[in-house]
Amino acid sequence: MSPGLHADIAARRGEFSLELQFSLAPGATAAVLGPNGAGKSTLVDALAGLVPLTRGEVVLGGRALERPSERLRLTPQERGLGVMFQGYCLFGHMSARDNVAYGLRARGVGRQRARAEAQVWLERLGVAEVGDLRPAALSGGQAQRVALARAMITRPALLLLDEPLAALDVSARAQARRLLAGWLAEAGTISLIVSHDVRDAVALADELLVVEGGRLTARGTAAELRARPPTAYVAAVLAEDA
Ligand SMILES: Nc1ncnc2c1ncn2[C@@H]1O[C@H](COP(=O)(O)OP(=O)(O)OP(=O)(O)O)[C@@H](O)[C@H]1O
Repeated sequence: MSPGLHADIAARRGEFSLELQFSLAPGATAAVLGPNGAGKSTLVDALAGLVPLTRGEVVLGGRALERPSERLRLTPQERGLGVMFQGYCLFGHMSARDNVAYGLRARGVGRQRARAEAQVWLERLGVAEVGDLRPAALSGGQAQRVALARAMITRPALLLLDEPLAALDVSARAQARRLLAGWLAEAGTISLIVSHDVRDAVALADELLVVEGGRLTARGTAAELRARPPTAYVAAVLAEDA
């Protein structure tokens, strides 16, 4: 088994079925691109352990996270992934610093050490001054950085980012895109970034995974897919970025 991520996923959500397979090498950054309702968030939820697999397996760094044939299913906490959900899902009753410290606290790190480490991450992401604020008092850009710090602080083997830039306005977005690309390169972890914005996907990821109707319809670099688009959606969406 390769040391990266191996995902063979079959999952259902109501009438919707997701069925796809892919592997990512250590350090790879891939973007999941697809139209509304294609199953991108369901894929993130399945990897994170929030939607059960009906068949298949998820193996990360040689460790099986889920394998229904063996009734193996680690809880979201046991998987130890870094997840940034759509809309960030920060804890409203905690300060930004305690939100970031949460992953360390959940792993048994003492309060003072976890808070000090969280402050280092807030500084690293350029929002040192917001540590005492509650999420409701943060701007969109600040909340994005706090959510990212929260996902990255445990140095997870897999980082799942669901629409990490969607809540930002146009002017903040271009800068945040550049910064995020730099942070992901520095982190060196496997990153899977969900986006329906092709510019974000191309800027942040080495490779695109295209999901349509719950199936993987294309995989490759933007240049490869543009040269030979396998579906009408791929042709149309990559034309936007040309
Ligand atoms: N809780 C749920 N119960 C039943 N069906 C659901 C549920 N959540 C999502 N779905 C359905 O699953 C399908 C995939 O949804 P999903 O949110 O994964 O798509 P997406 O690609 O992330 O879309 P978007 O770009 O709009 O966020 C959709 O048809 C949706 O209606």
